[in-house]
Amino acid sequence: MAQEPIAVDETLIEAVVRTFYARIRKDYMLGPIFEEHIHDWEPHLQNMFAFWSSVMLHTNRYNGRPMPKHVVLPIDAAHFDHWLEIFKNTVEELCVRVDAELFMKKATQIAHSLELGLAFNNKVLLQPGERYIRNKDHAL
Ligand code: HEM
Repeated sequence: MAQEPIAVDETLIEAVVRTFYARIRKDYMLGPIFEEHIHDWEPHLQNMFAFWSSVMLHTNRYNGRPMPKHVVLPIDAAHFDHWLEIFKNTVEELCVRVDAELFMKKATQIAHSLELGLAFNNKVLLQPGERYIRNKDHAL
């Protein structure tokens, strides 16, 4: 029988965020980048609850600016793909399918816009469908 959708709420968002960042912190590729920038994790997690609450529930609880925080990081398409893979595994484990799909749709859109901004900040104007890959034909 098909799974029934359940409404996303703050409790589910908190579980997704806590599980996701626990995995990120242990990840070989992304863990060191986060640990270098985040020294006190609880405020970051609280900020991420507010962010996902605003994205998924339109609560306006988040009023930060993610772009400047990301354009300075040593990341490219491979990091975004890996971030999305860990996020996908997390939401597929914790949410019913429709909710997992909605989380993924939003995460994929935001990751894409962060990648465009990151490329632009590194003087690369990505064409539609093009990915930002460092050390290929783009300068670091
Ligand atoms: C390669 C992928 C990513 C890496 C390595 C990364 C890394 C980071 C780091 C290190 C911070 C903390 C920055 C600081 O406080 O100095 C941060 C903040 C944040 N990230 Fe990411 N991130 C990635 C992708 C994403 C994606 C895909 C999203 C959204 C779907 C996202 C949303 C945010 C938000 C909302 C903040 C908080 C910004 C603020 O209000 O200060 N990140 N990220």
